[in-house]
Amino acid sequence: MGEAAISISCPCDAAAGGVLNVDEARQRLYALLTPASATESLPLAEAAGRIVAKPLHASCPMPFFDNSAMDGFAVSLADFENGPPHALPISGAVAAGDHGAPALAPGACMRIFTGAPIPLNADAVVPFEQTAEEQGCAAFFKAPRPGAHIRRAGCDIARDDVLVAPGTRMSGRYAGLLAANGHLSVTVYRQPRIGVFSTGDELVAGSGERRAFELHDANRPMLLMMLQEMGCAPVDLGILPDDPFETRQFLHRHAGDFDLLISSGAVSVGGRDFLKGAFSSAGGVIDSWKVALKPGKPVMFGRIDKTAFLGLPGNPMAAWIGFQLFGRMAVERLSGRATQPVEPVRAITEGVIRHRLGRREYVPVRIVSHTHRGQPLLARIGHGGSASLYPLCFADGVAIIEATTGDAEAGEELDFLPFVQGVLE
Ligand SMILES: Nc1nc2c(c(=O)[nH]1)N[C@H]1C(S)=C(S)[C@@H](COP(=O)(O)OP(=O)(O)OC[C@H]3O[C@@H](n4cnc5c(N)ncnc54)[C@H](O)[C@@H]3O)O[C@H]1N2
Ligand code: MOO
Repeated sequence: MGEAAISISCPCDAAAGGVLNVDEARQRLYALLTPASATESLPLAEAAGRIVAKPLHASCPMPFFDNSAMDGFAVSLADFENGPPHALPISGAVAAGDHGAPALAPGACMRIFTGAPIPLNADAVVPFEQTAEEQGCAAFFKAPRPGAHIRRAGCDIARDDVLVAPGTRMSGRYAGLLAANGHLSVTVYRQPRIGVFSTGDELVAGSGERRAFELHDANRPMLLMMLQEMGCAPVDLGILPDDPFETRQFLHRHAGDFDLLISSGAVSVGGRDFLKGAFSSAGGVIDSWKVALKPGKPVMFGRIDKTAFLGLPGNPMAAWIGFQLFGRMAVERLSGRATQPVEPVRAITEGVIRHRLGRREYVPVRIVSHTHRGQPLLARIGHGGSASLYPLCFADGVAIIEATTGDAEAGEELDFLPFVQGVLE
């Protein structure tokens, strides 16, 4: 096909003359995505971060058997009826892992260790600290309660209780629970196949030498890492030159290999922003490409065959925001994970944050202190540009200024999305 056959204009231009707001754009992207369905069974050790597809039930009640919660003496309450003082000869010992079925003789006690099976006829355990030992006998300071320090079989989990539900993201605590119940593997959704590429003649790959007016590719390493952080194994598809034909061929070649392709750059309106044209001529159907968002207005998404496509803007801060709002949701849907809207907290801006009506803006901010009511007091970092990741890297989070409001005045309340590192999971 000749050059003239590739249209630079986009078939959705007329329809999508309107700009979508962020929520509408998210809904449309969501509808484009086919939720995860293929599954695989994985050993627990290989399932970190994967999404459970089938529930797993307890095959046995837990604990498996009555056992001691303390190091001490197993006793029978019948031997405490005539006292105090209470003293009983020590007739033996039982430890965790002992295989015989121990039995407590009448009028005696047995040394017992944490996790050991409760001997037949014993109905309480007295911790060593509440006893004194002398000449083969244990003296007890007081009579125990019935069942004291005994973990009863089945008291935590009944047979068939759900241990992990579909949609659960596998993490250490679930691996521990499943392993404790004897499960060696778990059925999870297959990981979505995700390819990431950058576009632009001005980009040099990471190890390449940079010539005048060239840039290092920031977006690809950033997006690949964000996907890895979500438990994905994305494929690095490199950098595409600003060439519509190559782009079309590339899309032809790769569309069938992936569930989701994520690109950055070439989605704006200039003559070199050829992605929309190349995408259409490769058989792609564009759904939307303009969102009332700052940074990140040009965000293109659509489908090419069965592959969903997310074209993020080239400016790195805009690509970062675009991934947070659209990429994350797409990956969650394709991996079987419930979409988890991140809830903002209310905070106060210390100074004025200038904002023009029309686009919802995400502003890197740091927390300078807290108000007397405990709300974070925020200061903007940077000048609001979308080309630099520098402010973001020294921010404590991003503040949100809605499309329908103007400047945020000093002392005004606004939504704030804090970065949360090392969250419990
Ligand atoms: N006439 C208009 N021009 C622009 C508009 C507009 O509405 N009308 N929108 C602006 C906005 S907003 C954005 S955001 C950018 C988005 O542009 P593209 O997605 O087409 O991206 P490029 O033009 O390819 O690149 C923009 C900028 O980012 C640099 N870049 C690109 N890729 C990378 C990368 N992987 N790593 C680091 N830096 C990258 C590129 O060199 C450019 O400087 O368009 C505005 N223009
Ligand atoms: O979406 Mo662009 O960021 O605002 O530069």
